[in-house]
Amino acid sequence: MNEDQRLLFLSSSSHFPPPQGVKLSYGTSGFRADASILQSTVYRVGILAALRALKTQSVIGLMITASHNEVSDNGVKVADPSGGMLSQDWEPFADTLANARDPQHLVELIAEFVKKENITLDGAKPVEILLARDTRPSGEFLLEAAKQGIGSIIGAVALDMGILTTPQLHWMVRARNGGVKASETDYFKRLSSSFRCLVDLSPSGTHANNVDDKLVVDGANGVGGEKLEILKTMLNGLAIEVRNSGKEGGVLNEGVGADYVQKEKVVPFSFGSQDVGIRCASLDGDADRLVYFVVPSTSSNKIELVDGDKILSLFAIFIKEQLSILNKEIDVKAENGYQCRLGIVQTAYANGASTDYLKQLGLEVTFTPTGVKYLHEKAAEYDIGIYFEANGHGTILFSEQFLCWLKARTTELSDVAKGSEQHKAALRLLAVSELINQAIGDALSGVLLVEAILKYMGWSIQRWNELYQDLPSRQLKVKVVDRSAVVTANAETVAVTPPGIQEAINAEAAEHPRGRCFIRPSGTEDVIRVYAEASSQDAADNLAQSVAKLVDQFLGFGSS
Ligand SMILES: CC(=O)N[C@H]1[C@@H](OP(=O)(O)O)O[C@H](CO)[C@@H](O)[C@@H]1O
Ligand SMILES: [Mg+2]
Repeated sequence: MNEDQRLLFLSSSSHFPPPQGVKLSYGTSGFRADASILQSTVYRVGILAALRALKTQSVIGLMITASHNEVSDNGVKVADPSGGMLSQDWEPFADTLANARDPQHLVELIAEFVKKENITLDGAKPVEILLARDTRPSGEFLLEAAKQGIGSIIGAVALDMGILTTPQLHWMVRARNGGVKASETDYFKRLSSSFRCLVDLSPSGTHANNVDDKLVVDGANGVGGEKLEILKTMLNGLAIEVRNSGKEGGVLNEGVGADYVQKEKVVPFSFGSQDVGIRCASLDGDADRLVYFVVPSTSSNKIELVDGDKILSLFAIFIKEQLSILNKEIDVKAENGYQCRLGIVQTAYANGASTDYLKQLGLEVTFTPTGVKYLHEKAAEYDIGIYFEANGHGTILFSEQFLCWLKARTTELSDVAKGSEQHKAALRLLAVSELINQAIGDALSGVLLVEAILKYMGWSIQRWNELYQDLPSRQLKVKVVDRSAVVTANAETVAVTPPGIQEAINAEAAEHPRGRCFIRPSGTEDVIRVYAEASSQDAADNLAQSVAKLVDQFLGFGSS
């Protein structure tokens, strides 16, 4: 590191002293905390993003958001060149950097790291970092801190993309690195044109007309509602009404949004008896999660939730059907055939009924620990990998090799069998690969794909919801002295430590019909999460309560 660079670091970082007595860690969603203590962290993540851009010689993203958390929180995360999450082997450095106690120490850490990673800090090859934030008021000053961090590295250029959803920023990073046009307008154009293409390829028979064109969306009073207002003007044949767009004075994520709807299973604010039977959807605060729901009756505020597992199932059925039309009468091993590996990835939170259903369809289902980075990585092993968390975060990944074959096959079919069912199936799969955000789960592209598939199937939301019946479940969280005392294995289904706890959980689960229960330390909050499932709601509630008690006995404040 040359002297100019060293001096620049020292002077710039002296404006961003770290908060006292707080240890931050780069969890499943980057750093998250009360916004008032995050300035120094965001400044340092600016440095991290710039170093990552120099290392990879690619465009990198930096997003300021705390998703579904309360409005006073904020957070920061980095998008890698592929548009995915920051490579896991850089996370320990992110932690060290965030917790460096003073400017001197910070410079030493950086000097050591750039040496180890062979990063040249001479500014010879300039790199770009795309910045964005959600609608949180604290985003403005935190974005400034990120710019200062980036500006402290010679040759790193910050490009402020303004207020965006998290998936929009990830999409832009991926597009820029793939040499594709990547403005917000390009994003909207891509989504609306591939949606139109899918709708045009729907069967025109009468059943398609049975589907109600109206969809009501809860925007969580965040950025997603705002963006959907723009997107909806570009769509034909779908009438979207956005509520809780943030313009009506409601508070971000307060009594609204996908996280609230999925966990509480009640209507979000501004929804109620006027919506009985209508197709409704809910986005989270940064629009990377999506769930659907129906208000079944005027007499209560309870909803019927159509969660991430059901969105996954809908996508899986559709893709499977298109693949089988495409491969009809051809030998997949023949020259123009392709043995497409379709894989489904879930976590332990997936409702057991969804896993049974998917397996019955003959699909390959695998499990990973919670956190998009794990699901995404696993799904990328397939030609078409579909992943979803029950909470509504998920997407579909297509391998380059498969897409290459699909494009060639589509051209071939348009020459010899234009307009045939096979040709249409190929075009539909191509349109899905364009519509779905392959960088990360995206509520806006997700909503359009759900809508296009429902139209294709001629299904109402009720028909879709009947694919299988969810097993009743309950989630609880327990505060403990040290959550790292719980270590899990087998995609978090087994607690290896503290010794004896898993046996006790098994004994409880065995006492409940269809009982299944697991515990794990949260990656985003200082708690142990308990998930229980059983054949009745009472049994699921009971099981969760008993296991929460066990957690408290083994690890709670009374146990030490
Ligand atoms: C049970 C649950 O919903 N967990 C969420 C939550 O993680 P925890 O590690 O459980 O705190 O936030 C993550 C980031 O948004 C998300 O990926 C995950 O699914
Ligand atoms: Mg989110």
